[in-house]
Formats: sequence, structure tokens, C-alpha cells
Amino acid sequence: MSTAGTRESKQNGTVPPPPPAEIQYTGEYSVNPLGEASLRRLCAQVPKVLQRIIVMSWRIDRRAVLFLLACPVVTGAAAAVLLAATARAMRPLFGTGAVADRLHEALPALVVVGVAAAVTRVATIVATYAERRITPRLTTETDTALVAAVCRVEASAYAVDGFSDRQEAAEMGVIRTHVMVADAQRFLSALVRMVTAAGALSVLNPLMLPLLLLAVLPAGVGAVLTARVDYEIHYANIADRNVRGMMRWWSTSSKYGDEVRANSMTDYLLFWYRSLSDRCDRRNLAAAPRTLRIQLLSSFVAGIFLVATWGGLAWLATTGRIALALAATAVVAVQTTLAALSQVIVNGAALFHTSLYLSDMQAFLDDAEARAPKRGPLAIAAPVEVIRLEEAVYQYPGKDAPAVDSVSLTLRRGEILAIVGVNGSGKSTLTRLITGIYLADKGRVTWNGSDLAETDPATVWQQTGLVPQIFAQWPLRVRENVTLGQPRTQDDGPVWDAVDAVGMREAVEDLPAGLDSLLAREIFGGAELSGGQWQRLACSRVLYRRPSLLILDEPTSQMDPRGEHQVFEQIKTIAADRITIVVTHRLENTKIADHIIVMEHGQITEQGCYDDLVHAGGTFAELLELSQDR
Ligand SMILES: Nc1ncnc2c1ncn2[C@@H]1O[C@H](COP(=O)(O)OP(=O)(O)OP(=O)(O)O)[C@@H](O)[C@H]1O
Repeated sequence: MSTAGTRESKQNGTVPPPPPAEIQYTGEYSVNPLGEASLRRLCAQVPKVLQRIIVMSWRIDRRAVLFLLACPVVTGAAAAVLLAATARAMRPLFGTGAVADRLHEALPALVVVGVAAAVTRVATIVATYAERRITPRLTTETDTALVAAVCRVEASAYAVDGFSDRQEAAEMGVIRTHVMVADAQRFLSALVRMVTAAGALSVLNPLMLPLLLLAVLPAGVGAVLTARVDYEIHYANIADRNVRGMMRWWSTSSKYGDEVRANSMTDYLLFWYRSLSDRCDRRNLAAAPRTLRIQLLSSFVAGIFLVATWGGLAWLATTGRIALALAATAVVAVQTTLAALSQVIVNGAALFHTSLYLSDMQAFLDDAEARAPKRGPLAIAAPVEVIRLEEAVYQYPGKDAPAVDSVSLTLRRGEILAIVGVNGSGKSTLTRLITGIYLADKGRVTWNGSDLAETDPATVWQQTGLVPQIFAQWPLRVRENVTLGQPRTQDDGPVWDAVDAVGMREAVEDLPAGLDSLLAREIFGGAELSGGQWQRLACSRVLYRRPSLLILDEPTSQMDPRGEHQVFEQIKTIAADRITIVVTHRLENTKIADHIIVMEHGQITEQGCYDDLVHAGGTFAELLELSQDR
């Protein structure tokens, strides 16, 4: 695609598109955790991951775990009985006399062989049943833990470089939970079977076991090395996969379908998507010769030892060192041990592989836990009479200058504050400091005298209502879109009041199921609203909350004048009971404010009431004049 795209561009005389930027990590996330680990240390992870899987599963379903642990023991015992009975059956079968007599003599042992085989089968089925009882719930638990961890971190964590990529890496741990219990169960069963069969084999001839171990060990080393290469590639691809995942959603979401089509972005987006996939493929392909070499070499060494094992057995039998019947039993024991050993190796490698992804998941969960709010025990109760900012400073990670720089401000109940200023002057960041979404790096923000740095944020956010600049269009029913985040009542009265307050009654009544209409056209039977209607609904949500602090960041940017007028009338009507903050570029709207602050480079450069600022000849007057100059 990339070469075809370039060729096409040359023919059209257009500039070929640049490829997506390659992301190079620096800092704490740049080190591949595998890079410094030795092979022995990696192999030692298998018992640890087994223990972890058992502990995780134990919390989900204790009975199923007991079944899972008991089944390998039963399988092992059955394997021992099977081998012993096989040895007993071989003696008459390879003896002398009529075939019927020999069969008759071997029959009891053969019946035991059959029963042991049946018991093995039943134990395997029960183990699979137990695994199926655990796996879905374990996946749900880990998946939910991951989502909860991301939702609960301090919002400032989102701005930390690499945080989102670590989340993408952790997702693999969740995906791995689909197979890890099955892998663990197969590993344990194979381990017990292997020990039993190996025991039986060493009784028959002590030389056979070391030979057999040597025959399988190279495969084990090969499997672990291959898993290591796979993980290296997975690690190298994390950033590209993360970007690709995001691009996939943005490119295919119907929300941006118009923009993609009308700006003829499709080809370029596909080129981008394809380029990222190609880059991942190239890394995979570059690793293929390494895995080929590992597997060829390990199979070659394993083959030599296997030939030696069978040759040794043939030599023992032909030179009469062991009886033919014993040799036949040894064949069964070798086969059983070999199969069990191979299973131990394959599933051990899978567990090792799993341990790598689980470590990523655990590392992310630990990181998220460390980034969860730990602010202090103070609580905020309504009403909020006064909010104070004292020389508050906030700087985003990786930025050279603070987004909010030494801002001092006092807000009192009943007041409306308007925040204005050019793009990037720090208005939204200031609202995040006021609501405690971010904590000030320097200075402090207090609510009723309580420092937000020492206050449980949940008690703060119980008192806030925010219409952000970019608000979510929740794929939920109309009712939930209004009441989301609020204790539910069975009464639709307050919901309709909030809908009325933004002039949406007619539009909601026109929907196929009124308040029950699902607002997601992508879902069967779902309805869709216009941009302005969505914004009205976002406003109705905060009006429904009736919070102590109401913040509206460009709340009417998509509304018609009637809607805008209605929303501002509502704000005025309910303002007496709360602190209200309006962030806006439509300076006419600041007339409703008791106090206006003008921000530049994170600082308050002008403040006062509308009439004062209009005549002050400063930035406010200049911006107002520009907005009227058409
Ligand atoms: N999540 C973030 N991570 C890093 N920098 C950010 C982030 N959000 C904002 N900034 C930076 O902080 C500065 C202030 O941004 P902010 O969004 O507060 O401005 P604003 O005044 O609300 O702008 P606008 O009028 O465009 O909404 C800008 O330089 C911006 O690039």
C-alpha cells in the first residue's frame, strides 16, 4: 500500500503522505523488563505464575480450584496403575501357549488398563469443567480491575508519557487470562503424569530416563527462547499497536464519518493504518529467522537424543538384557513419559509466556494504584460557601511553562464568575484546579477552608457539576444521559424538569421511546441527536445535579440563540444557591457574570465587571471589538 500510494501520488503530481511517526521511549518505560532477565530467572517464574493463578482463581471459585488440583493427582495415580497393569498384561501376552489362553490370563490386567484410561478421561473432563467455571469470571475480574484502575487514577496520570502504552501492554495480561487456567491445569496434569511415568520407567531401566530427559530438554529450551522472542516483538510493537488501536476507532467511528469523507481523508487514514501494521509485521518478520534457528537447532538436538533412547531400548531387548515383555512395557512407558514431558514443556512455555504478560498487567495495576488519589481524610459538605485559590500553580508533565501560574482568586456562594482569554491561556486548566481534578503543584485551593490536597476527592465531586468543552455522548438512554453520576430515583419528574430547562422536551418526546430512547445510532433501534441537542443534554445533566459548584466550559458553542438564551436564563435563575463559573469566548455572554477574569499565559491579567472591562482598553476590550468586527 505504501509503495502503491507513493506511485499513485507521483502520477497525480501530489505530495506522497509522510509515514506515521516512530515512537521512541525514554525514561522509566523505555526498559524492556525482559532485557535484563537471565534464562534461569525466567524459568523460575513458572512456579510463581502457577501460584498466582491459583491465588487469583481461589478468590473466584474455591471448589473449582480444588477440583483442578485433585484432577492431576487422580490422572497421575491412574497413569501409575495403567503402567503397572500394562507390565502385568505384557508378561502373558509375550509368553508362550495358545493365544486364547494368553489373552485370558492377561484379561484382568487389561480390564485395569481400560478402567485407568477411563478414570484419566473422566478426570480430564472434570478438570476442563472446573477450568470453564473459573476462566470467564477470572477474565471479568482482571478486566474490571484494569478498567477500574484507569478510571480511578489521578487525572494528571493521563498526561504522563507512556501511561496509555503501559495500559495497552496490560490489556494483553487480561487477554491471557482466557487461556492461563487451562494452561496451568494442563501443565500440572502433565507434570504429575510425567513424574509417574518417569518413575515407572526408571524402575524398568534407570538409563532410559536421563536419555528421555535429554530428548525433551532441548524442546523446552527452544520453547522458552521462542516465547522470549515473541515477547520482545510484542514489547517493541506496543506503541504502534496503541496508536493503531486509537486510529482504528477514530477512522471507523460514525461520529467522525462526515469529516473523514468530506476531507477525503480515507486513503491517507488507510495508508496510516496499513503503515503501522506493516511496521509491526516487519518486526515480526525480522524475528522469524531467529525462531527458525532456535527451533531447528533444538529439534535437531532433541532428535539425536530420541534416536539414542529408542536405539538404547532396542539394544537392551536384542542383547537380552531385558525381557521382551519388559521392553514392550518400556515402549509404553517411554511413549507416556515422552507425551507427558512434551506437554510439560509446551504448557510450561505457555505459562512462562503468560507470566510475562501478567507481569506487565501487575506492573500497570501497581503503577495505577500508586497514582490513585491519596489526598487525605477531610470531607466537603454542602453548602460550599467559599472557594479560594492562593498562588496556585500547575504545570503539565513535559511542558516548559506552567499552564496556570500563581493564580489567586476567591469565589463565594451566589456569585457568577466568567473566565475569558485566548486559546491555550489556561482557562480549562484553571477549572480543573478549582474542581480538584488536578492538584496545584504550588500554592493551594481550599473549599470552605479545607485544602483540596488533604480532602477526599469523592466528597468534592459530589458537590460539582461540569459541562466540559468536549463532552461525552454516552451510548445510553436519554434518562441515563441526564441522571448519570447521580443517585437514581424512580421519579421521572426531575428528569423532565432538567430536559425542559434546556428546551429539549419536544425533541425527546419525538424520539421513538421518549426518555427510554437509546442514544446510539450504532446500536440496533438506537436514535441520534444533533450536535446542539447533545450539548443541551450535557447542560441538562448539570442542571439535574444542582451542584454547589457549577462549571460550564463553552456550554453553548453548538446551540442556536434560543437554546443559548434559555441556558443562560437557567444559570441566572439557579445562581443564588451556588458558585457558578462560565468559560467562554462569546464575550457578550459574560454580561451575566458578577466578576470576569481575563487569562493570558496562565495568569490573570485583567479582572472586573463587564462594563469596567469594556472600557479598560485591555485584552477584553480588544477581543470584544474583534468579535464584533464583521
Ligand atoms: N492534557 C494536557 N497535557 C499537556 N498539556 C496540556 C494538556 N491540556 C492542556 N495543555 C496545555 O496547557 C495550556 C493551557 O491549556 P488549556 O486547555 O487550559 O487552555 P484554554 O485556555 O482552556 O484553551 P482553549 O480556549 O483553547 O480551550 C496549553 O498550552 C495546552 O497546550
